[in-house]
This record gives sequence, structure tokens and C-alpha cells, in this order.
Amino acid sequence: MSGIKVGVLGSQGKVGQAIVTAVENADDLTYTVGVDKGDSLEFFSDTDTRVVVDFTHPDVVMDNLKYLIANGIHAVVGTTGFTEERLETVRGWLAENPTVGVLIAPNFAIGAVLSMRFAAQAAKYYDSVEVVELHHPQKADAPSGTAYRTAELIGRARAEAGVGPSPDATTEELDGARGAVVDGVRVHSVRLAGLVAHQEVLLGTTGETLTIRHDSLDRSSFAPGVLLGVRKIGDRPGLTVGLEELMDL
Ligand SMILES: NC(=O)C1=CN([C@@H]2O[C@H](COP(=O)(O)OP(=O)(O)OC[C@H]3O[C@@H](n4cnc5c(N)ncnc54)[C@H](OP(=O)(O)O)[C@@H]3O)[C@@H](O)[C@H]2O)C=CC1
Ligand SMILES: O=C(O)C1=N[C@H](C(=O)O)C[C@H](O)C1
Repeated sequence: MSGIKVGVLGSQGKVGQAIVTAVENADDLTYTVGVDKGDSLEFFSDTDTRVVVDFTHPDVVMDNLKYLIANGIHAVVGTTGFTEERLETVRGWLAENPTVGVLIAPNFAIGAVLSMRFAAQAAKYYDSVEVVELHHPQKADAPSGTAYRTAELIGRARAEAGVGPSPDATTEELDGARGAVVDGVRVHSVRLAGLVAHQEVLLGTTGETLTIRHDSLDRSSFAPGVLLGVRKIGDRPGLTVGLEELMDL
């Protein structure tokens, strides 16, 4: 056995299973152990695991990270639910363990990262922008982490360019009909059997619209981005947020 020793948290889950397969198939990585609900995190220390990939649940990911950082294990995290407050807590733990690297990304699919970048670039040229995310019905969080991040990037780009709010004459509304608002951007969440992970950013101005759509058709779409993170995180102490930081964009 040779290469970076990699373990997976949430190894029995939908994404975790795809990551285990990808790690096992990579010549330069060695799969050590999978940990799922009820298993001990000490399996990672016992197997001298160097990098752990976490695809679990927003309710448990902070406890996982606390253990990994305290034990000098690098982490690549796809689990959602990272508010600015949570990120600050992680930064605090990392300050006490300065050799450890943590990568947290709302979406590891290359196309999703690109579509977020394209949406931010386009945002200032259009009067209106709204985000629609569509996912499988087992998903716990709404809006998706990706949609939340996309709206933040769009909101920031529009604020920097001095663009006002999207026009909207709605005065009467059934609760939720116009979606949630993130940094001034409307975000709509669809949950539908048969879907995996999809997002459309709709932009409109006089006489034209632009739609930026990304589809993850299979959970293997997250694996190349995760493996990129696994290979790089050991050389990036501290907190990295977003896969784009590791891509030559
Ligand atoms: N960043 C990205 O690119 C992506 C992020 N995600 C995010 O990843 C997370 C997982 O998604 P998904 O795989 O679909 O979810 P699943 O529910 O299919 O998988 C999660 C797995 O983690 C297990 N688990 C729960 N608690 C613990 C714990 N304390 N320790 C170890 N394992 C635990 C679950 O067990 P049990 O089922 O028994 O509760 C389950 O097997 C979500 O937050 C999702 O939004 C998903 C896709 C891509
Ligand atoms: O739960 C999912 O499935 C996904 N979660 C992430 C998110 O919330 O953005 C990434 C992707 O959309 C799939």
C-alpha cells in the first residue's frame, strides 16, 4: 500500500459510497477506513489516516471536524450547513493546530464551481436574477449550500457594481411563493424524486434572458473535485473555502 492515506466519514451514505470507490480506484491514494453513524472516530487515528473526507450531516459535521483537527488529520468537507459563525469556529480550532488543513466546499462538481463563477460575472449586467435549485427529496437542507453560496456571490457582485434590487411588483403573496432571500437574491428550492443535484441561475434584462444551468446526473460528479482537494490539502494549512481556490480559474 502506498500514497496518501484517506478515510471517509459518512462512508455508507449516497456521496460517501461514491468517494470510497473513487479513492480505492486512485493509484496515488490508499483507502484506510470508512466511518458511518455509530462508529468511532478513533478508527482514523488507529489507521494513521492523513486526510478524511466528510459527507455526513450538518448536525454532526462540527463534532467531526473538532476531532480531526485536534488529532492532526486534514479534512476535505462536502457536508453543508457552514454559516460564517461555523467557519470562524473552525478557524479558531485551526489556529490551535496550525499544521492542519481543512477544505470546505459547498459543491465539488467542476461544472457547479464554474457555474457559480459565471453567475457572479454575469450578475451586474442584468436587472433581474433569481436562483432555482432542484434536488432529490432525501435532502435535509433548503436552500442547498450551493444555492446559498451562489446567491452570496451574486449579491456581492451586484453590490460592488452598485446594481439595485431585482424589480418585483409583488404586494400579495402566499408564504414562500417568492422563495427565500439570500443577500437580496430570491432562491427557490424544488425537491423531486428522480433528481440528483441541479441548479439554474436565471438572469433577465430588456429583451433577453440568460440561464446558467448545471446538472449533477450522478454522484460520481463530485469525486474528481474531492480527490483534487485530498491531494492538495496537506500542503494548505488553515481553512480553504471553495474548490475554486484549488482550480486554475
Ligand atoms: N459539497 C458537495 O459537493 C456535496 C455535498 N453534499 C452534502 O453532503 C452531505 C451528505 O449528503 P448525502 O451523501 O446525500 O447524505 P446521506 O444521508 O446519503 O449520507 C450521509 C451519511 O452519513 C451518515 N452519518 C450520519 N451521522 C454520522 C456521524 N455522526 N458519523 C458518521 N456518519 C454519519 C449517515 O448515516 P444515517 O443514514 O444512518 O444517518 C449516512 O450514511 C449533505 O450535507 C449534502 O448536502 C452532497 C453532495 C455533494
Ligand atoms: O444534498 C445534496 O445532494 C447536495 N448538496 C450540496 C448542496 O447543498 O449544495 C451539493 C449538491 O447540490 C448536492
